[in-house]
Amino acid sequence: MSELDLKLLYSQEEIARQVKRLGDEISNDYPDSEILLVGVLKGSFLFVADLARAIRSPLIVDFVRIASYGSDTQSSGIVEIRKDLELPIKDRDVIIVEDIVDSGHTLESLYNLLLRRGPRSLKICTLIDKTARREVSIRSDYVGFSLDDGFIIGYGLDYAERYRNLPDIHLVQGR
Ligand SMILES: O=P(O)(O)OC[C@H]1O[C@H](OP(=O)(O)OP(=O)(O)O)[C@H](O)[C@@H]1O
Ligand code: HPA
Ligand SMILES: [Mg+2]
Repeated sequence: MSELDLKLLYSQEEIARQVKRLGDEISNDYPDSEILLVGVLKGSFLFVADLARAIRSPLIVDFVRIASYGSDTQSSGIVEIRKDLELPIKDRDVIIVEDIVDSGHTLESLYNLLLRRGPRSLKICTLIDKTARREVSIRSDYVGFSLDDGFIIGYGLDYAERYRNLPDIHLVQGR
């Protein structure tokens, strides 16, 4: 399947359970208002697809793409917008949807940028909160899994653009 040495970390069944729990929490927190889910490309594409179907509140979806510069497995702290949202977010209830928070630079930059556009509320939902290499303090409102450290792939997460299609999430050994 791949030349990397992999160890199964979260199975597709465990992922589905956490996505359902997150969908229930979000549905309870927004019983009536229309949510704007903002998926952060590319890594969140599968998570957004599953999370959107687990939320019972009315919602619309948009995507943003952030480029960060650094080595292939580590964020540099320099981020810029590659593809902006197409929908206005002023006075909307916005939830940023990320696959993983690592150093925190991507989310911190995006959070501050979206906040300046005047949403009614702005929250963060991340599938994986990876804590050991955090460089800025950014708190997610909804978290699927907490992980200390380790480079992971699958379910949207890539290593040099590959392996996003693996249904389970795996730890890459020896990294
Ligand atoms: O907390 P940070 O250290 O900023 O890292 C987290 C970000 O890095 C990854 O994106 P990446 O830049 O690899 O783009 P991708 O989603 O297209 O893989 C991941 O999907 C997060 O967006
Ligand atoms: O562990 C990871 N895997 C894939 N992409 C990432 N971006 C930050 N951390 C990771
Ligand atoms: Mg990536």
